[in-house]
Amino acid sequence: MDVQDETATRIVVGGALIHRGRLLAARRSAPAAVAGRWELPGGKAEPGETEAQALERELLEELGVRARALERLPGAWTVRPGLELHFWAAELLAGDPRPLEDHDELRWLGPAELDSVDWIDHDRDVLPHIARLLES
Ligand SMILES: Nc1nc2c([nH]c(=O)n2[C@H]2C[C@H](O)[C@@H](COP(=O)(O)OP(=O)(O)OP(=O)(O)O)O2)c(=O)[nH]1
Repeated sequence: MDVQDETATRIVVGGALIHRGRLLAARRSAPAAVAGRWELPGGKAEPGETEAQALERELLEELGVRARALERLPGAWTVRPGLELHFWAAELLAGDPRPLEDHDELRWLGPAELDSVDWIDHDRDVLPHIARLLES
């Protein structure tokens, strides 16, 4: 690996998985800094993966579902230096999400319930875009 690779910013992709007009929210079980707070499931893109591929892989690993990444949502957030968070809308293709890794509870939220869980701060910023997707 060359120096440029070692210093490159990694991307974390969070998926706004929407099904039948509701958004899937996931409560993190670790690490301690975010445990108990709610997020959009996903994870870090591996070298060579597109963001869409990374999200689809993470949703299969974490939730046991097949999903398709649809479009990137506006914005980018620095989780920590060298780690940047992007959000994508995604649709459920097959399976019933289960909290297999990293989460201890899942909840489908309707448009009027988006504010009902304790989101990680970055995730709260993207809720207005998700609200528009749920309305359309
Ligand atoms: N997956 C995800 N991570 C988020 C969100 N919001 C947010 O601040 N984060 C932070 C929490 C973590 O510090 C980091 C993502 O790490 P992760 O643990 O999900 O990534 P990963 O599954 O690939 O983890 P790893 O095992 O490779 O460490 O981004 C979000 O909506 N989804």
